[in-house]
Amino acid sequence: MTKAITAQSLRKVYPGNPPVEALASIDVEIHDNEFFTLLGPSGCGKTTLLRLIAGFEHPTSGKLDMFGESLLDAPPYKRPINTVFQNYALFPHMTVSENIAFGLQMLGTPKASVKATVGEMMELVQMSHLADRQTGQISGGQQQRVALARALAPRPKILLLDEPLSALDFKLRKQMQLELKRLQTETGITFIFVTHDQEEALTMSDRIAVMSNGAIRQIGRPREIYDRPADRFVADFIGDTNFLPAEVISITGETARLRLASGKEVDAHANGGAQSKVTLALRPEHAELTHDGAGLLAGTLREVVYFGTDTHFHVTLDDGSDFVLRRQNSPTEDISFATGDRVGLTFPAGAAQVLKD
Ligand SMILES: Nc1ncnc2c1ncn2[C@@H]1O[C@H](COP(=O)(O)OP(=O)(O)OP(=O)(O)O)[C@@H](O)[C@H]1O
Repeated sequence: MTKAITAQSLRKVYPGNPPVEALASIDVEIHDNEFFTLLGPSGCGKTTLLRLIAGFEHPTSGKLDMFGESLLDAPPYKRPINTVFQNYALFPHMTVSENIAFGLQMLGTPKASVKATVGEMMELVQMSHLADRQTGQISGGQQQRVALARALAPRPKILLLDEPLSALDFKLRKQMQLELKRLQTETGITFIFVTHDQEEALTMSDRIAVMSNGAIRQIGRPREIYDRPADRFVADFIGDTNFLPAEVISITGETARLRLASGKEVDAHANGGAQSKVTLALRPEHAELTHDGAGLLAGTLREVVYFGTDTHFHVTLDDGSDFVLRRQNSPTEDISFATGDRVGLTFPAGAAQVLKD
């Protein structure tokens, strides 16, 4: 697989008193033609990594290559990389087509070629009908499309997108998520997308890098990140998770035999663990509720919350800890549990995952 971007021991310290270590030591490979997402909470270093790739900032140390060649001596304008910013940065008094043409004209592209590409780009983002409208007079979603078209027009090898959907309302954001994925597939350009929204990352990405405190905690496909979170931070940041203390009895290959707080035994994904006391991560939708405390763990049903699509059951386990279980609703099946009931929990072998820390 061709590597679009390779970062090795990439570090960035912003000078100041005290200095800020925005990136500690990043190692990552981003493949050509990949929708790659940097996901993490505010301040974890996502934008800094993007700015290093774009060339707006210089690393303190480390290596940064694009298609096998060092990027470090190339000024931003010489990198075949474009950026779509959160605020779009369009020229409000120029029309849609003028905005899209702007970058191409700056590059000295011949007039006929500019016209053809602008037409093609407007079609790609479905904005042809508003070609002559000033961008100050179109909606936020439409501005987003123009910003994308403008960034894609010079056919960059890599497109950087810094929280480009955050200004849009919920419905439009959902729609644009699908559009972005379509645009990436249709153009074949490598997209590096920054977000702190885990759902956005899970729906659009080929792979995700989960970041915290200037470090990458895990890189994987959305399903791997969700089903097999490497550590507590990832399990907590992505989706909802129950954390259960457990004791390791034995490990065979990828499977750990564990004893739960109740004394009952269960198999879980070992995640390379070797300690004797571990924490298990279990998703709320992977557990089942039983009556009368039967199953692996027992407790009392504290709250039942109906959400339309599913119902959340809040259980206080016998060791005093909280557990949340989610069950999809069905029009033909009633909820046969009530607050105060003595309940139990079961989950299949392999549903839970041992966490690294
Ligand atoms: N120019 C700068 N000078 C000093 N510190 C900076 C500068 N830019 C960012 N930082 C700091 O570096 C760290 C990483 O910032 P960065 O903007 O990369 O995070 P982020 O994950 O993109 O956050 P957000 O989601 O809030 O945009 C933060 O602690 C931030 O305060």
